[in-house]
Parts: sequence; structure tokens; C-alpha cells
Amino acid sequence: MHDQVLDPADGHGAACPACESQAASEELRVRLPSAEAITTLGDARAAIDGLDAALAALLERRAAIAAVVQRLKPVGGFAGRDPERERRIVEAMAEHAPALGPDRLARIMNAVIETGLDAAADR
Ligand SMILES: C=C(O[C@@H]1C=C(C(=O)O)C=C[C@H]1O)C(=O)O
Repeated sequence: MHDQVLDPADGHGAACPACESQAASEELRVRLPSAEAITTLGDARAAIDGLDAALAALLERRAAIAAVVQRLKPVGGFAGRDPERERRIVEAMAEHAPALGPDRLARIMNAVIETGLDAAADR
């Protein structure tokens, strides 16, 4: 098992003020269990439950921030969908998830982005 800290500013060159401000951000520490170290069904499910709890928190936070983007853009919501921005998001994510690769990540992120736009419409 190992911990890994992902800095959102990495690879972007520009710092994120909301990430740097202690008052405006929280940290989520996530244990990243190694698949090779897991040998039982119970342990595998426990590891998945831990990762899913972190994923849920990240997805909810992402949706809230995507909703802010929709309010700030000249045309928000589904009408303001930006395929080029979405392609760059997937490309950047693929660097962190080479085993999934850009095609699978694109499918995942399409669902994440569409669900976020749907949730933003309720805000
Ligand atoms: C958030 C934006 O709006 C839409 C939603 C996106 C997202 O959830 O990441 C990405 C691109 C757009 O389709 C944006 O333009 O940055």
C-alpha cells in the first residue's frame, strides 16, 4: 500500500488559488491499495469500498465546481458543451491512468460530465 498526493497544479503551470487557500479547500487523503497485494474476495471488496467512498466525494466536489463553470460561461449547460475542453481533460487524465487509456477514460468522463451538467441544472 502507498499514499500518493496529487497536486492539481502539476502539469498545468498555473496554480489554482482555491487549492492554495486553506480556507477555500479541503484535503482528501486516499489509501491506494495495490491490486497485487490482495488475495481474498473480502479484502478486494473492502478495498473497492474505500476507493468508492473517495470517488463519491471527488465526484460530488467536481460536480459542484462544474456547476460554477456553467454559471460563469457565456453559454452554460448542455448547450455550452465544449468537446475540445473535454478531449483535453481526458488526455490529461490518461497520464494518471495509463492502464485505462484515453478511450475508456473518455467513456467514463462522458458519463461524469453529463451527470454533472444534469446536477447543475438542479442547483
Ligand atoms: C465545465 C465546463 O463545461 C462543460 C463541462 C465540462 C466538465 O464537466 O468538465 C467540460 C466541458 C464542457 O462540456 C467547461 O467548459 O470547462
